[in-house]
Amino acid sequence: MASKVPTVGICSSKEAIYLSLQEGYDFVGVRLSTDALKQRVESLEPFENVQEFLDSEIDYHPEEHVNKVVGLTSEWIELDSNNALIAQRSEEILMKEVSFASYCGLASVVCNGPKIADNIMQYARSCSMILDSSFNINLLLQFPIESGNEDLFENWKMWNLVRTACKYNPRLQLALELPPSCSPPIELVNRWYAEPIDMITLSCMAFVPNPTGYPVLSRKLRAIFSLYIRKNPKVFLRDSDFPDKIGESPDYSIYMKHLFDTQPPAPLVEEFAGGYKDYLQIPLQPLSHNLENITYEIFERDPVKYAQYEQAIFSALNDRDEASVTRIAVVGAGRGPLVDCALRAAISSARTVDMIALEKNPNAFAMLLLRNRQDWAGKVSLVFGDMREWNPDYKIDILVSELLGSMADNELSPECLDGVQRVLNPHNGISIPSSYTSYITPIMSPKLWSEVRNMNDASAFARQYVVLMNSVDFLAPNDEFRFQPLWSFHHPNNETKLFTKNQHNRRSAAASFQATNPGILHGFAGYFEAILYKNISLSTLPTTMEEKSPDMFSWFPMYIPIEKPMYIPENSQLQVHLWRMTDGVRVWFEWSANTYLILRNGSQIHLSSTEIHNASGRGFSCLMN
Ligand SMILES: C[S@@+](CC[C@H](N)C(=O)[O-])C[C@H]1O[C@@H](n2cnc3c(N)ncnc32)[C@H](O)[C@@H]1O
Repeated sequence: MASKVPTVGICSSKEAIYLSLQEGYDFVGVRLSTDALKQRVESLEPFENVQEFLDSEIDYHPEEHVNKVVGLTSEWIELDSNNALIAQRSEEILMKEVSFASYCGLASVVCNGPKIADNIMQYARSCSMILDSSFNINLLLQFPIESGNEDLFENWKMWNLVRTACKYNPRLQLALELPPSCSPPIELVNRWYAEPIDMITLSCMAFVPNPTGYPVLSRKLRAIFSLYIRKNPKVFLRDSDFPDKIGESPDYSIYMKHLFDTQPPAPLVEEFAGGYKDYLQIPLQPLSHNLENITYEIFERDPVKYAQYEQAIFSALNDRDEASVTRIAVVGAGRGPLVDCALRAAISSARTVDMIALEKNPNAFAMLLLRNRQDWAGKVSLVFGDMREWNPDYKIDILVSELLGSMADNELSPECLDGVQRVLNPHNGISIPSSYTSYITPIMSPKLWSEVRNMNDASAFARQYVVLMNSVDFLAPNDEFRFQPLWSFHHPNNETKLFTKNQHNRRSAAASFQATNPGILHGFAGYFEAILYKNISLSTLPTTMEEKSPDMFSWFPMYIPIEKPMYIPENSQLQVHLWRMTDGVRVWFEWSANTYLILRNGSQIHLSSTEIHNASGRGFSCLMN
């Protein structure tokens, strides 16, 4: 992987800005006001206002490096003080400092986090007011990763209250502080990962000399960094006036950049699609829409999916009589990659095949015509049209298709394959895939939820979204059944008579999850597993993808949002209901969630419920034609 370019900054006086940048830091944190301001504020009478800053109170003025400066607001500010006058003065000073920083053209300011949990709403109200009174500037609240008391999640809970009170304002971000001796459990590290971490702050005291005297971070801090680096935060080194114990002029910036550069490679999917992290896409509808060339081209970049299909076709051919001629039809052939797989499998299994490719997209069909002439020596029989209306005067032995969506059946593979299965040889005809199952898990993701909310579209919470998830935390990480199956489809569908109006393809499922830690439910992540043939599978499920189809990136997970985020206390149960509905013309999904508190004696108290999302498919549905 091309390593990310790290952004490392250091705390600096205004006089040393140039020098710090010369030394290789990408940005500097500079105090906005001097101690003289504190002294004057302390000497004011209760009824007096602070008024404008005096010359001696201002520590920074706009200069040429303004785009590399982060403003540090006064450390003595206590928005959540028990003393009403101190809290009021703090708010007044913070407002003025943010306003001044904004005037200077700074992109962000860092502000102390809250200290007193009981006064958190007072703190939150001040933040809300400051955000309302400014336009462009980001307010970075500094929170230590751990609270240092029994409730490990206390700091996160405070942050969550502030963020919620400020209506998930995108300009409210985190400066996550990693104290030198911190040792947070992985659940807490993952929890913060889902939050908008713009900056990681670290004291220079956190560095220790290695055997050759260079400043390095402890193993624990390095491990936390390795995870957070994937969020591309700024790294800010505070307290730079205390580094003496580790050498003459320790170069933290070189070390931090070395740390970034020596990270293990990111998963293959990020190499191909890193730019799509947390980017919501509305699922394709390949049945009712015709896909573009570029979409096919992107599908075809995933070598793993096609290798699995080729292996499955190879195994299926191997299981057939050597002397027989096998009729293979790729239905929904697109630009032909599965035809290539089948032809290669025929050669490697030394079987004779009669190859057919069917496609209903006239534009992709034009490509099949070209490929048949150029690559397949005219040996593939091409059929144009909808597979459900195909009436060949012969039977097919192996029906190959790839009509799967992020939750398997959501692009209407069952409806298409039901309609074409009558062309299968009734004795030993098979479908590749032979079955698929969708899975679900509850997630917290302020980022994904805000993206949906910010669409400002009445149907936004009625849709599901395909997304390469990054800023996400699983809410049931300790639950043995944290990914639960919803439903499956099998092909050919021998069990049921195919009912009118597609009713045999309705499904419903309920799943319960145990959440041991507190959190916020923002919705669900959906995945799938498909069995192509015997033990050859595709999986997007985090627990099995490594074993079944490692590095496959054709499908991103599905985000199923809920409109109103729900608070989940520790030791609660989350329940989701999902329905796959159809009226014979459309297919759509509906969903709802409930939460319960589990008491020590095992009884449950109902906490809250959502409405039914996408009721009657009024917000979003897939057309069957
Ligand atoms: C997800 S793409 C897969 C294309 C190709 N097989 C691949 O793996 O790259 C699904 C293809 O099926 C086609 N398709 C969907 N429904 C169909 C139907 N009912 N009849 C024929 N083709 C269909 C679409 O036009 C699209 O080309």
